[in-house]
Amino acid sequence: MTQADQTQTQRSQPNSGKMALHFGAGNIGRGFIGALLSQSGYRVVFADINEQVITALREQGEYDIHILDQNARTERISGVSGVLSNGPEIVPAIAEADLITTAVGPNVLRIIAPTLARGIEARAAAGGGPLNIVACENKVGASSFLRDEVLGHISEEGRAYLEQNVGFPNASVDRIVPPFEGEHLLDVGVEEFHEWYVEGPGFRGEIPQIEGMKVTDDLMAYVQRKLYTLNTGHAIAAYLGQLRGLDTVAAAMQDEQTAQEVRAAMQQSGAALVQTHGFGAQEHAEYIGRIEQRFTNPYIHDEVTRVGREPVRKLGPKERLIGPAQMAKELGLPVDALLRGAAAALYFRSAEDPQAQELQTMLAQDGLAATITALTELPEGDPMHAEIVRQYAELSH
Ligand SMILES: NC(=O)C1=CN([C@@H]2O[C@H](COP(=O)(O)OP(=O)(O)OC[C@H]3O[C@@H](n4cnc5c(N)ncnc54)[C@H](O)[C@@H]3O)[C@@H](O)[C@H]2O)C=CC1
Ligand SMILES: O=P(O)(O)OC[C@H]1O[C@](O)(CO)[C@@H](O)[C@@H]1O
Repeated sequence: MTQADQTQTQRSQPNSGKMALHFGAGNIGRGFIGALLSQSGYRVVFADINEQVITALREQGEYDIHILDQNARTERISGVSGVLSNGPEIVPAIAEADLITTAVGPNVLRIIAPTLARGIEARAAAGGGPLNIVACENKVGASSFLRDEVLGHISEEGRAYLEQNVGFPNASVDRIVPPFEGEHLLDVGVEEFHEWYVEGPGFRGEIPQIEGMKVTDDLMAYVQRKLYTLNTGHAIAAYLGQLRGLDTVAAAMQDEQTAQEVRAAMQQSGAALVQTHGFGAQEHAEYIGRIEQRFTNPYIHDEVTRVGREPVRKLGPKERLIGPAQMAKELGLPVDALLRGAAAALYFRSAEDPQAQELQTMLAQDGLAATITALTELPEGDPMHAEIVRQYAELSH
């Protein structure tokens, strides 16, 4: 047995014989969560609406992850298969699964909730054991949100079973995985860095042992640290970059003015995060520094249209632009660099993104002030609202 075989065998011990069902065989599904589950010994079944991807998963049973970093290499993920999330196999798969995870996008959680309700009812009828469902999305409290949605579609028996047996621990996921043009359809390209935190008290039954999954009692601190730093800086790089005619995040960060503005925003959210959650100031400065390096990774081609996608969602009150600004404002800290990001977001254009069209339609029909209020929930007259208006005008030159 080679050393690599031994490592694989050791890795496989904790979960061999178990099945993990992962909704969303996209970038994060194949490139991060599904991969860690497989490397930790689970048989991974992906559930997706994309028939081509599901057929390929069933036929090939494996795919390659290309690590796009200085230490470039390829990892093979094996023992995987797929089911259509709207097909007849999905309910039995939910009933049988030892663990369920999702990476479908925050707006799709609502769509998969009725299916999960049917599966949980089937599991209840079969007398199945405890189950955990972890939503791995860029959304604070995504698993709790999914739980509420499932409860809206479930029978009384199913509800009683769910309350007793089904955990929905919240999570924070961090790995940059843009679309990748590989030799094969299932190939995926990822950065080396990855971080996955899951809320310990949210689990039912035994907490699964998954390599690369960290369990914490204070998830909010890690969710906000990630969303209000990485995603804040990333979104602002995308929005300011696009305004300056730059196509990728790495190109945006090559522009000194943009890089400085992105850094200033992450420092403003950082000051608020340090005070709110007690992170060490030095540790947080290093965290920001690592993120800047990740944004400039020359091996990753990440389009500003992907990173800036769904601007209506990203301008929401608890999201990556307004969320940290509110947090900083409540602590009496400066917010202008964060609000510059919100102002830049209002200019976002993308032919493939319905929310980009929706945003421009709102601006044209309702005007700037009303659009800002509708998206951010900041009333006219709030100083932060006025600051976004001011910076929007400034960015037009
Ligand atoms: N790509 C990234 O770098 C990161 C993404 N995230 C989050 O992960 C989530 C997924 O993002 P990506 O993987 O980038 O998106 P993606 O678009 O690559 O993957 C989403 C997958 O969900 C599938 N899907 C859509 N509707 C479905 C349904 N009804 N049932 C089952 N599957 C369905 C799509 O066909 C697609 O394969 C999002 O919440 C995103 O914010 C978080 C961290 C990093
Ligand atoms: O996936 P969302 O929420 O649309 O935002 C894109 C962001 O998510 C990531 O894909 C990963 O956290 C980042 O690359 C980017 O900041």
